[in-house]
Amino acid sequence: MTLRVGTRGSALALAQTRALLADVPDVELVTVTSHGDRSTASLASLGGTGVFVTALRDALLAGDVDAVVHSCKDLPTAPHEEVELLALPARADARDVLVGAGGARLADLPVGARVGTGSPRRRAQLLRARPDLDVADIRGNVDTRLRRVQDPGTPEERLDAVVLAAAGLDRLGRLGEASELLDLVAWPTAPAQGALAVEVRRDAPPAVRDAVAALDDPATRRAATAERIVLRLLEAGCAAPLGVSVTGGELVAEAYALDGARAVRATAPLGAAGAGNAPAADGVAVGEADPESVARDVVAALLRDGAAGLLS
Ligand SMILES: NCc1[nH]cc(CCC(=O)O)c1CC(=O)O
Repeated sequence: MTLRVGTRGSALALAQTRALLADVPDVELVTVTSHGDRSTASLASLGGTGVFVTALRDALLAGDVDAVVHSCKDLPTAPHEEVELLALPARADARDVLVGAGGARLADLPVGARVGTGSPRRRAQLLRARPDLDVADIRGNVDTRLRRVQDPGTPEERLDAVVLAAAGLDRLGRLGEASELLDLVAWPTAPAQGALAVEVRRDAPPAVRDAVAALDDPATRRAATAERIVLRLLEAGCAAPLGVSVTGGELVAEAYALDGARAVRATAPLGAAGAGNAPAADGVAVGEADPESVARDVVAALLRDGAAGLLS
């Protein structure tokens, strides 16, 4: 059997899907065009979650492909009636990075420096660290965003820095151009950032299920699941000013005012023994907290401290 795997056609999507499937013997890559790839509108104006996801799922449900690969952070948290998230492969670096002109780090940027990001979370985090910054709403592929710092066409296009996902830069072989890796404890990122998600039809045949299930990484599944449940319980979308990351065995979540003036933060241990242990019969090792109950604890603490007012 040849496994037909659908992927978006961007350089990043192709690079990460090729890397994922490098060791899978009989596989064919199928490029699927999505509305999100073609649009130059701001991501925030494209209608929330799922803009990159629908075209891939359509190809899956039409039977054009056997499986599809998404960036997990682009995937809506609500389950799909006909589609199953069967594999969360080993995660890449979940951090954000700053790419500053001349290698500048965040603290080195001149007062009032212009920094580009299309993400409300990154905007809020930038302004929280540096209220003086001029944050520009930008969009486009990694190449386009880096060019605005490194080789802008006109002075108006010039940015002093951009913030990007480390995983994306790394998959394109450009992580060396980052001037600062932003620590997840102080700068939690989008739920499931750096992870891929492989979906199949719920009625997929056993041969397809077996091939795709082999790509799953249990540790990534635990962490990404906890992060995504926080997002789901807060009923927030991918555009919410919310950072959620597992780092050092802890689930860290922080909700921000859009202007960075306020933030609410909560943490809970995920990897260590503690409250919320699940029985070993669930396939969760004794001493490891259940991702869902840890996510619930974190969300309860966030809401108690007023996070809902920041995310609405
Ligand atoms: N928002 C778009 C997006 N979706 C996935 C990635 C790449 C990295 C990843 O897998 O998290 C990016 C680019 C970015 O945020 O810089």
